[in-house]
Amino acid sequence: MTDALALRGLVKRFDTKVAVAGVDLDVPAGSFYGLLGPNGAGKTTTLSMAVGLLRPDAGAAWVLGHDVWADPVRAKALLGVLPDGVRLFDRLSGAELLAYHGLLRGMDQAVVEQRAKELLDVLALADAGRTLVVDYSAGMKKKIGLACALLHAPRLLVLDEPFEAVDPVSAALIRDILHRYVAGGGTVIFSSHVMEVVERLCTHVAILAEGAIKRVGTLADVRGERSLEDVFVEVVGGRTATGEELAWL
Ligand SMILES: Nc1ncnc2c1ncn2[C@@H]1O[C@H](COP(=O)(O)OP(=O)(O)OP(=O)(O)O)[C@@H](O)[C@H]1O
Repeated sequence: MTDALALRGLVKRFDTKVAVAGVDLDVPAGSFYGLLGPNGAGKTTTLSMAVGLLRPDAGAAWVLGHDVWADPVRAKALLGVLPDGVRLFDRLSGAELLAYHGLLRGMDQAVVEQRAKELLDVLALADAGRTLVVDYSAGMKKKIGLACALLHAPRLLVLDEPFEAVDPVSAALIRDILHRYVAGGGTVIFSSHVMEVVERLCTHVAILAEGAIKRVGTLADVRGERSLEDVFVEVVGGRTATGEELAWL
């Protein structure tokens, strides 16, 4: 079966800094995939290249068999993306932003209106009414970004830190939505540095550090008999503080 996402030899340099140093990854269709890594590991850079937002220096990415850079229209029709930092047209209300996304996707207006209403209700954003997205809280911005990613019912969701800045109630809502999406045949890959979320949700996990994949496989394979946190700390390198520092504090 064609993988939902396949990455081969992705490389990205920023001046002399190698942010991503040759990443290969296969995300099976129907999987819930966690991309773990410490700050600066290259998660955002990898996902941005995977979805056609950042051109790689080398390598390629396929969404359900469609080359993201050679056939972007086909690939992007199958893809929903929550990018890093969620750069939105934020002088719009949530409903207007969704309507705009629907138009960009060439969707039927009545379908967009009906889905937008459901998404705003389910994500507890309906109460925000006419509030402009620029005035949303950080967590609300994440949720409206997720709604935009879901609107066209993509086959693959690529989410950069979907749980960051989100309160526990909203996080539970998002988990439920993503669970239902995967149960219905969708595939999710998301980045995170929160082990608990990944352990709870994911069927598969990849640990990225210094721009390279250090561990990859099913959650059970990567974790073995240990906690994911233990594996992560071992792979990424443990704490370096001796306890002598900050004595003045
Ligand atoms: N536009 C850019 N210009 C220069 N350096 C960059 C740029 N984007 C990323 N980098 C560098 O590339 C490396 C990887 O960054 P990236 O944002 O992909 O990491 P990350 O794993 O998503 O980190 P975090 O968890 O902190 O969001 C970092 O060292 C970062 O400073």
